[in-house]
Amino acid sequence: MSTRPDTFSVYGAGSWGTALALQLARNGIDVKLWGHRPSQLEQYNAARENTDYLSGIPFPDTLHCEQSLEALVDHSLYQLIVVPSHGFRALLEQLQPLLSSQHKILWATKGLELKTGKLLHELVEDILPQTSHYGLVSGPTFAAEVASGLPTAMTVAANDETLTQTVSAAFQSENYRVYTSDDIIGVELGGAVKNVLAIAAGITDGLGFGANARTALITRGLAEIMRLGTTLGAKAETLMGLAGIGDLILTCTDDQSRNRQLGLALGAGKTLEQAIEDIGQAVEGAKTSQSINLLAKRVDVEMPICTAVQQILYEGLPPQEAVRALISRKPKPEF
Ligand SMILES: NC(=O)c1ccc[n+]([C@@H]2O[C@H](COP(=O)([O-])OP(=O)(O)OC[C@H]3O[C@@H](n4cnc5c(N)ncnc54)[C@H](O)[C@@H]3O)[C@@H](O)[C@H]2O)c1
Ligand SMILES: O=P(O)(O)OC[C@H](O)CO
Repeated sequence: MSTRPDTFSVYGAGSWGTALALQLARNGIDVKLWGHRPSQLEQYNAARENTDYLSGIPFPDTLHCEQSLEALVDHSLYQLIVVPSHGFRALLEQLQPLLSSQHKILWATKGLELKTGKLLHELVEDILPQTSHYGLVSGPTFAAEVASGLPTAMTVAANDETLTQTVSAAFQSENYRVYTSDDIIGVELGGAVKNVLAIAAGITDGLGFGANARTALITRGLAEIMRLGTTLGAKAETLMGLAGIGDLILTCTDDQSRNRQLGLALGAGKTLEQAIEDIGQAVEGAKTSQSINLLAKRVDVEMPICTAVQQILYEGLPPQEAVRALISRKPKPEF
C-alpha cells in the first residue's frame, strides 16, 4: 500500500474543488485551496467553511484557502485542478512558468476544450511540457455527498503506477473507496460525455416522457460513449465502470445533477440562458455538447443524442421534435 502524501494543492474553490479538498484534509493531509476570487477565499478562511457552495460543512484544521498561485506551487508536489473546463487552459498557462518537472498534475474537471475538442490530458501535454506525471480522478461523485462524508467510490487514472497508487491512498478512507486505472482517455471521456447525456435525460423527463424514454436514452447514450471511446483508444471496461456507466446513471437519474437540472428546465420550456442563470453553478454538458460533436466529427463517429442536445441548445431545435427525430431514425441492429 502506498504512503499518503503529506500535502496537496487544490485549484478551484467551487463545490467539487472544496469537497475534494475536504476529503484530503480529513485524511490528515495539509491542503491549500485556491480560487480565482480573493474576497471569497478570505470569507471561507474566516468562516472555516465554503459559505457559497458547501455551507455548514466545517473545514478541518488542515485545510486553508490561499490566493497566491506561487504559494500553492511551493506547497506541494501534488497539484489538483478542479476549475470548470472553460478555465482549464488559462490556469495551466498561469502555472506553466511556476511548475517544475517534479510536480504531479492531477485534475477532476470533466469536459473538453471548447474550441478544439481536445481532451484535458492533451492540454496538459501541450502546455506543461516539463510535466511527465499526470492523471485524473472521476466517477459518480456529487460534491455535497462527498463533503457530508457519505459512502462514495471513484476512479483514479494516471500515466504512472506510483502516482495512481499515491493519489488513491490520499483519498481512500472508511467512507471513500478509490479504484485505480491506467486508462486516462476512458476515464476522461466517460466523465465528459455523461454530462451531455444527463441534459438529454433531463429534457425527456422535463417533457414528461416517462421511464421507458429515460432508460432507452441512457442505454443508447452509453452506446455513443462506447463508440467514441473505443475509437479513441479507451478500454471498453473503463466505460462500463464507475467513470463511465456509473457516472452516467448518477447524473441522468438524480436531480442533484446540474446537467440534468438544465435538461429538466429546457423540457419545461425555459431558455438556455434562464436555466443556466437559475442553476448558478457549472453546467459542463452545455459546452461539452459542442466540443464532443466537434471531436466525434473529426474521428467520424455517429453520436445522434449528443448532436440533438447541441441542436436543442444552440440551433433552436424544439426538444419534442428532437425526440421524435431520434425515435424515427431508420431501424438498425442494436449492436
Ligand atoms: N460538483 C460536483 O458534484 C462535481 C463532481 C465531479 C466533477 N465535477 C466537475 O468539477 C468541475 C468544477 O465544477 P464545480 O462543481 O466545482 O463547479 P461550481 O460551479 O460549484 O464551482 C466552480 C468554481 O470555479 C470558479 N470559476 C469559474 N470560472 C473560473 C475560471 N475561469 N477560472 C478559475 N475558476 C473559475 C467559480 O468561481 C467557482 O468557484 C467541473 O468540471 C465539474 O464537471 C463536479
Ligand atoms: O452536477 P453535475 O451534472 O455536474 O454532476 C456532478 C458530477 O459530475 C457527478 O459525478
